[in-house]
Amino acid sequence: MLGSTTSATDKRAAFRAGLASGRLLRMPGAFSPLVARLIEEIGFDGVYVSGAVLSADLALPDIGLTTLTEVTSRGGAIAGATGLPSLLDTDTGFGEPLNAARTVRAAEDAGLSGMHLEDQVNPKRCGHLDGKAVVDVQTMLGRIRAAVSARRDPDFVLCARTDARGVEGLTPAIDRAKAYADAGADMIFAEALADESEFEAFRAAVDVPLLANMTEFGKSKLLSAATLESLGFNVVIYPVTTLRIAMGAVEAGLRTMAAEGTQESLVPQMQTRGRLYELLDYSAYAQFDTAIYDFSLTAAQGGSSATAAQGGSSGTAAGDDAGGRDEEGAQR
Ligand SMILES: C[C@](O)(C(=O)O)[C@H](CC(=O)O)C(=O)O
Ligand SMILES: [Mg+2]
Repeated sequence: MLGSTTSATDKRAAFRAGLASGRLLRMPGAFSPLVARLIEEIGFDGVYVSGAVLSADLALPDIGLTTLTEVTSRGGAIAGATGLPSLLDTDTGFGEPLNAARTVRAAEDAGLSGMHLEDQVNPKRCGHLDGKAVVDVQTMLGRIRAAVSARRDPDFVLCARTDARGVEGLTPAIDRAKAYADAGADMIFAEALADESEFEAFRAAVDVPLLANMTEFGKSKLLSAATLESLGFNVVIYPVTTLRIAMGAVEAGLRTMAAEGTQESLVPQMQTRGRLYELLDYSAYAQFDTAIYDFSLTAAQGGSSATAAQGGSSGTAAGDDAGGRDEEGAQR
């Protein structure tokens, strides 16, 4: 309850150990803290916090409009909900090298286990779109060196992303990756590689852990976890997948409701109240301090319902008080 009990230090150590294990760490994107909890429960290795999702959630395109404060605050809320390590997308580091340095401090303070910085120019855009541009190598090395020197926890993972594959080609992208690793990047995110042969070429040339981005509707072929592991990749992110699944379901559901005048036909597809409360660990809160949090869990609706006394339904003193307030509210 009240978020994860695993410390940020322990999560970072686990992330480091995972990167050294030779296994592929699977990190789906969480569009909310609650989704991070589901990712953990289902047995994934980590949580990705996507800039594209963070922007989309604010109904904004992914063109560098979000701020350091917005990104680290949402990233921290997501990281805090899970015992898994979380990797944060910090775009270009929000400005000059000094801003990248401050970003590292903020991400550490927010409890993240690592972050990635990319070599795009500002304003950045989705790495799978045409028309993006990259800064020169020296400028990116400045961002990386600033980030490395600002880090306080040596286990906090600094990942450098290169967008050069789609701009300058595969070989310049590999050369950049090598230079970024030499400047202190712990991991390389090779953006928008086309297929197995390109992933293979990166692996052959770069000595540090590598991250693969399996985003849908993009430029990369969707490779399975088994394939990526056999190619020697260390991390795979599915950055926007949970948002796309959810938004697909929300749109279809809203259309059905609009057409049918009721949500009744959708109920079987919904997460039940009971399942939601289980994910939230509702019963632990009820037990924590019964004097303050007077919840009564009931078996209503096939065991999938719990009722809060504050709603006025338990008949306890707290419930009666809440009921009284409701009545007064109604009279006014
Ligand atoms: C990984 C990424 O940076 C993100 O913000 O999630 C995006 C994902 C996407 O837009 O599909 C990117 O690849 O640029
Ligand atoms: Mg991004």
